[in-house]
Amino acid sequence: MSSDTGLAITATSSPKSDVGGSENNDLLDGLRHILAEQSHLFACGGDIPIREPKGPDLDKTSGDEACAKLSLPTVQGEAGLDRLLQHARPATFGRGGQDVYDESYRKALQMDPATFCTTFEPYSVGIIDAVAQVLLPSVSDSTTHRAVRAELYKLNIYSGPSRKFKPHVDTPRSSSQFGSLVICLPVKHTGGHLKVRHKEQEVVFDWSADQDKPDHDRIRWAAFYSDCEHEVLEVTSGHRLTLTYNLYAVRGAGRLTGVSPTLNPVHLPLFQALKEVLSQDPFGCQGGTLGFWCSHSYAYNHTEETPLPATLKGVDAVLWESFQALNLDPKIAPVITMSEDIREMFPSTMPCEWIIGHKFGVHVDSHLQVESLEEYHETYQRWGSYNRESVHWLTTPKESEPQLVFTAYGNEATTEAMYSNCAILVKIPSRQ
Ligand SMILES: O=C(O)CCC(=O)C(=O)O
Ligand SMILES: [Fe+2]
Repeated sequence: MSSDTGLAITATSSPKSDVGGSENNDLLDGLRHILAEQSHLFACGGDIPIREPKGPDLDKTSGDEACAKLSLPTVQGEAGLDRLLQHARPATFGRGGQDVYDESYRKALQMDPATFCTTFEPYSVGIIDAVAQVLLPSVSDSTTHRAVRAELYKLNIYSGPSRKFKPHVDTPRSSSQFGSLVICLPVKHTGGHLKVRHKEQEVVFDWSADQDKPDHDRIRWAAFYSDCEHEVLEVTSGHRLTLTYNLYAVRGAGRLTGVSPTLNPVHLPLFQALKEVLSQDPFGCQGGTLGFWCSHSYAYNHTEETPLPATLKGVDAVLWESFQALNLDPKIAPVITMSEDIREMFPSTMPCEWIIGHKFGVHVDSHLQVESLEEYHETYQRWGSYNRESVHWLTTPKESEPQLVFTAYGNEATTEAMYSNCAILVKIPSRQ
């Protein structure tokens, strides 16, 4: 099966003419099996038209000669390509933990990214988004907020009449690498089909140009899981130029608070404001706890997700980053507010308004039978701790979530729930 446009996912059930009746369950069962196994989800690809006035450039940047530029698709004939070929080196591949050169296995030239640069990059044309959508592996606690990082690995040149790369799998460069991306540059060639296989399925990316397909002014691409066997068939004429990228699964937007590799909180306007206020010692040498009720809603009691603080967003994220940059130690926790009438009844056992949870997650106390208000005390203590110091709240609570579920006995038993709000708390040390 061959596919060089759109997203290519093969199906192998042999076609039958009548697929409408319920008796054709073999066909549907085949499809059900495919979907259950997900054995057909291993590759995708597509193409991008080259917009005017031209395609990407390749510049040779190293060596003692002046920089040489090759504009694609080639308008200057073969001269630019020949110059590129002169500076490429024979391509090796990994075998038994070593880089080896073996023309019977891989016959190609290659260049390292340090020796050339290109105006092509796969993000702005949407390739990385498409790959993330189709191939990014999901794990149970983070089906969202993951992103793909593509790292340019090599420029490969397979020239006719016999360059090729026999079946192999790509060596993962790290545990987060999940895939490989191949970009076929718009240089005319025949042959050189890329075949990718997985669990007896095969998809073929045919990027050759011939009389039936004269339009070759497109950039073609394929991405696949790195552990899929793949090969490049012999190029029979012309030059097949590909850029290869390693694809990594990384933390994406929405899961970066506290761990962003590039954000510098010092440049956040709120950081400056906090620093200014704290430098003026708002608690008069005493120290104290600052509290901030989160302004966005988070599914913080969801058992599968353990997202906070990484998924804090907006002002919540900015505050977290700023406290950390000020070398303070912010905590995030569910907080239950105890009503005044309960506190008034039991001032010694339940002294304060705020109970701060030890961890996220709904606490179901089916054994506890709360027959008197005092027994709340035990429930609270099991779940969190009283905040005996006063908290200087900077905001008012917004979204609350069920937190403690228990059985209460009055005239008849009822199931009740207490609600918590999510808060960021930070202790400001005393200056004494
Ligand atoms: O150029 C291609 O199509 C793929 C090359 C390849 O498989 C590799 O460099 O590992
Ligand atoms: Fe490969």
